[in-house]
Amino acid sequence: MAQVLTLCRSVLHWSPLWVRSMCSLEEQARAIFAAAVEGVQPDSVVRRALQRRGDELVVAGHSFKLHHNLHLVGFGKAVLGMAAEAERIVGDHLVQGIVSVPHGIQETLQRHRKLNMLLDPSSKIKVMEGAKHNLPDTDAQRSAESIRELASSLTDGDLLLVLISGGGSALLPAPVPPITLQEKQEVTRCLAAAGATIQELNTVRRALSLLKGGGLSRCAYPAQVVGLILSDIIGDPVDLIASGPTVWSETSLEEVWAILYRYNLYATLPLSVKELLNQTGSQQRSKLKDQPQQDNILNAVIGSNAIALECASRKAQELGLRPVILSPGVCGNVQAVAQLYGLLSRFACSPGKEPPELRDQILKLGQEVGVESSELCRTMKHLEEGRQESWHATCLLAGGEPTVQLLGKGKGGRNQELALRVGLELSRAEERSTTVFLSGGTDGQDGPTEAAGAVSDRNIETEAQSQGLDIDVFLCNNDSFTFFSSLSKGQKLLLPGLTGTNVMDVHLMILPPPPSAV
Ligand SMILES: Nc1ncnc2c1ncn2[C@@H]1O[C@H](COP(=O)(O)OP(=O)(O)OP(=O)(O)O)[C@@H](O)[C@H]1O
Ligand SMILES: O=C(O)[C@H](O)CO
Repeated sequence: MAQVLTLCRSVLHWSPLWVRSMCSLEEQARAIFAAAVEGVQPDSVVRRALQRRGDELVVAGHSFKLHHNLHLVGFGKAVLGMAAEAERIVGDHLVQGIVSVPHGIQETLQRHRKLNMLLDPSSKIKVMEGAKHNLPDTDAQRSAESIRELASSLTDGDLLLVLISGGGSALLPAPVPPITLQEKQEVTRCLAAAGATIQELNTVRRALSLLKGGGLSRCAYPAQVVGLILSDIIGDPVDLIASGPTVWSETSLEEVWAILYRYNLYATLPLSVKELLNQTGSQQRSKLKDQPQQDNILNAVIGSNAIALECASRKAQELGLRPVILSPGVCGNVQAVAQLYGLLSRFACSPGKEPPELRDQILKLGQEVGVESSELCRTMKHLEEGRQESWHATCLLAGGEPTVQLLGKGKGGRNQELALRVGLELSRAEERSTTVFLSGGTDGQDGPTEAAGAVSDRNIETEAQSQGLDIDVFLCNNDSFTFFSSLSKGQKLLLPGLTGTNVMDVHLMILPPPPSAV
């Protein structure tokens, strides 16, 4: 496949349409997804963010003097690779480091031969694994305690590099005493089960933790803190990613109570939690008297869904497609998201003028799935221009994290379910478009399955029927992985393996021109 793509790349600059078609739209879609993931690999984002100028470290335009004063901590699913790269860049000034990473990750990375994401045997960074199944456990609590001790031992003149990525909340549990780990875990479990968003969940976590919500930088004060953040939340809110341990945030207790009441959790709250949250404002504030000055903290988002989409866009252009980025903030119900993509394909493929109600339908659905009207208007303008000019295929790019309402007992993930639903939209549309859709999780794992996502087009329904597969039955049972594994021997699955990064999901739709424009 790599060879095919290299060939495609070299001929695309001058090629007529028939040469372009040698590289199938599906192959192009897969290559563009791979480029999106490649652009946010932990080592490449750290390499882009940390510049060395002799004994100076430059981050986001700020310069820091290095004199064997550098300490490093990290927590999250992608920080092992981030730490390995950071040590390659500033290891000569590194005094010590601790990273809290998911249980079994070193073994998994070894197995996937991701050796650049592993630390050197002579590394000064201690790796602590914990949080089995993404749940805070006693191992993760021990890691959090070690990280807290390291940060608290720092003095003026020290520099603490904090590597942060998704999964960091579970890997840095430090409940405010007398709240126990089990009590805090129960509160978050109930919130998640009741359907709380990650924003709500982390707002509550911050209020119950010693290290979240800026607690870690408070411990490190007066040392300089530099947080490098790989974002896994829509909009890149630094105070919420991994619950913001380096971001000073004064969570209002009213806000926390409002969330707990919203999900009817008051009655089941442990007494210790109720007591902490009932403290008066002045008691809360006295805990914070050592809060560091903002000048001592620099936080930089070094990897995000938007960056992955930019990289995908460059790849699409290289392949001779016309890239259009819709939005990095797609959320909401996967059914509505699929309908939106179906309508956008219809819009792009209508020969001549589109039906008048189509634009309104698109704008209405956009509101439901976190896409702003301005983003949709801009996208439709591009698609419209494409329809008028004689254009090559457009690659529509978007990202985010839609949700699936789990009603069945099947095996699947939101990306595979989205791909299946979009395929169905395309199959059942009046226009006979050759649109190809791909949805994939940038971490390489979609729900509890071995796949990252899947690819689909309008042929999916007839292919399924001819192979005795009833799509509606699979969808009702949330069984998208079983469906794609059975369809054409699993050829439509996206199987990159564990990628070592995570900036949510990437959606891409390759829209060939309508027949009249070719
Ligand atoms: N059978 C299924 N069909 C569709 N979606 C499913 C199914 N089972 C689980 N999911 C969805 O998969 C998601 C969890 O998967 P995953 O572990 O990839 O989550 P994530 O949000 O990407 O986690 P992280 O951000 O920590 O990597 C949940 O949103 C859940 O609703
Ligand atoms: O760790 C967490 O809190 C989630 O991954 C969101 O950042």
